Amino acid sequence: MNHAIKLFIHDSFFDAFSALPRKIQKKTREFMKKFKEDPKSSAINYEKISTFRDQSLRTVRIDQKYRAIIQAPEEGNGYHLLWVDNHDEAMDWAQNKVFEWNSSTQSFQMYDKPATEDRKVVANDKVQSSPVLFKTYTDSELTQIGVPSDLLELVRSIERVEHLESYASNIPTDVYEYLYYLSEGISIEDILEEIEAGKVQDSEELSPNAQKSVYVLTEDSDLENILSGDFEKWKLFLHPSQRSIAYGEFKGPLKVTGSAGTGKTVCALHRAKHLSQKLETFDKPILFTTYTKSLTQYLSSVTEKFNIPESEIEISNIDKLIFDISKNSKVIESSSGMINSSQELEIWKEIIEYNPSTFDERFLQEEYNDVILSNSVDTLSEYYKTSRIGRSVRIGRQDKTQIWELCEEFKKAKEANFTKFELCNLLIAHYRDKEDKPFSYIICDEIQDFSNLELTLLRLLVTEKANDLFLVGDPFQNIYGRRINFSKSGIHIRGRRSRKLKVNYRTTEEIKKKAVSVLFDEVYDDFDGEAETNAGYVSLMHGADPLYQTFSNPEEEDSYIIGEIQKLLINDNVSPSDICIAGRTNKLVDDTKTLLNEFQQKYTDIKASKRPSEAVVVSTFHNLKGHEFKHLLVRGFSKDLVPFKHPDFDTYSDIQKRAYLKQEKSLYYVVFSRAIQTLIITGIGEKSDWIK
Ligand SMILES: Nc1ncnc2c1ncn2[C@@H]1O[C@H](COP(=O)(O)OP(=O)(O)OP(=O)(O)O)[C@@H](O)[C@H]1O
Repeated sequence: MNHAIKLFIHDSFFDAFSALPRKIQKKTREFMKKFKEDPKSSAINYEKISTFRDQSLRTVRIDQKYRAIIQAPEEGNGYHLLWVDNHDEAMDWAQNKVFEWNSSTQSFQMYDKPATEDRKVVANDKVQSSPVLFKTYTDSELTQIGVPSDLLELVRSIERVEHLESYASNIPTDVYEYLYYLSEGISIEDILEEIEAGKVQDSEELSPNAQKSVYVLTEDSDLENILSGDFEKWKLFLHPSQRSIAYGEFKGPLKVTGSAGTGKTVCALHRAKHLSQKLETFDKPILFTTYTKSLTQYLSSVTEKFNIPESEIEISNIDKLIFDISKNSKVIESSSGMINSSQELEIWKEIIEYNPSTFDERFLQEEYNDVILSNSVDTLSEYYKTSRIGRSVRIGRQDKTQIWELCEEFKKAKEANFTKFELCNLLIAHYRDKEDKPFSYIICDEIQDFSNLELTLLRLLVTEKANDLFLVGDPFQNIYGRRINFSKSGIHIRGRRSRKLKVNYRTTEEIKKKAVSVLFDEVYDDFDGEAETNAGYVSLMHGADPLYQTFSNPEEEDSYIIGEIQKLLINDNVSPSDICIAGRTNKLVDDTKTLLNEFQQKYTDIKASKRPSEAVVVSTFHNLKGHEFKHLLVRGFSKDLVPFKHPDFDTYSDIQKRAYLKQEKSLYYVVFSRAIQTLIITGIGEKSDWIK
């Protein structure tokens, strides 16, 4: 291969490639092999098309019907593989495309150049109803954020965000992103700082800003693997903000927050790969821990394919981790067990049957966990002095004495078994002064679901050093009402060690807006006592508006749901496993299963270990967390069911009610943000005010 030549594959090419029929994919792979060996070979017939707006673009033949679009230089050495499609579609795609290098942002830009008439319409429109969105910025500032000179007039004419959105394909994606940030009130200085951080000094190197959409094909690139069936774009392309987080060096713990779908887990996986490359032969493994089991299952399935050796990483959800290390470190006997939350509740129930109390089992469980164990209280006199901030029911000294006695009963009743929080306390005591820690680095996803006690423990499981803790989460997805605080857990995040991801890679902007709209008036904590903001949270993909429809009776809703599923399956040729139907309660999920049975549509529960491709997935809202589906149907969204009220809701104090409703909002936000392309919301009766 000629070393002077550089071959670039763009993310647009991968999108086009994955939509091709298998037979054509095979032919494209064969073409790519030839291309990789020698792009100048006479066997590759570059055709210049006189009607293309960008005269640097060429078509090349994949077979009689299919063409790839390549930018092949007349001079110079960079070949860019941009698109592949049926002849006519490929020609249409390339017709108005502009593909160029932007030296202000050091990135490749691709956009459909708008027709002059379109721009005139907007410009005239502007005269009638100014002010415009970006009027305070000078041409020089707009140029610095990458606006190509021939788009300055268009950008200046944009009045509203909706206007900007309608030009999504006419503006390079990086510029669109920066303009969106400006429209959300993010300062131009902050944006320029971000752009600078993604640039490089050495012109031979590809900047992180460019790597967002470009992969450089080298002699070592494993084309077969890259273009194989299970190829996922996140393995090659990272947003510069993701790259700097995943591959950066940090003096201590790093906190990464980001709203739904911003690639937090993707960053954590790249981080794991990066850290695994730092490990020396006898180093302890990296721990990758999460709250839910389903996420660990996903991580285990991808880490090896992502070249992270199994021996270098331990992937475990926090419950399993706590139990395993309790046994391994001999903090408990190997015969002891760990009881889960529902088992705890059962024991509390039995205790108050024999020891009548003014407190119910749920209150006692929470008091024991959230006050006594979370503050590592060992004696009644300590308990008298312990602050109960955040607990909604006020209690006196006598109550505390009674609760303490009931806790003693609880400890006896659970015999040789332990609750998770009890084990946390034992492990914290064990590892506090121990120099020998079980892990080299810790990566933790879904941090919003962890308790302070679990965080305190994680801090003690790794030596304090550079890159020790990588903590990732979304404060808005706090569906269990946790009030975590890093500082109180001994985790100190300083200055630039708190990062935020803003670009949603999962859903369309339309779905993202619906998801965010549910959170409306709430304030969320950033894990360290400050308010978290989702300003600038943007999706660069666009699609159909989510549908919200209610019906006068269950039969009508059922037939609508079945109709929509059939449309997806038959008209749109969607694979059943890309469809999920979700409900807030188990009852609604069971009703859905009955409905699907009636229509002889195969289904599988989201918790099943395998999801056959011919089965539609059904799920409760809570179990949807961490998953994503191309098409999501959500049931039960009527005024009387949303917000969903727990059976004890009316007995809650005002504080408890507020906290509960905030959790419900987070839950609906999590649910809606699982949809990739289609979101259909249904209900029976009047529509809920919560869905705007
Ligand atoms: N750089 C990227 N390029 C392409 N796809 C990406 C990129 N980053 C993330 N994605 C895709 O976006 C989707 C969301 O990513 P991920 O699950 O990591 O987000 P998250 O922030 O952890 O989401 P959530 O908190 O909502 O569960 C996934 O399908 C992932 O493959």
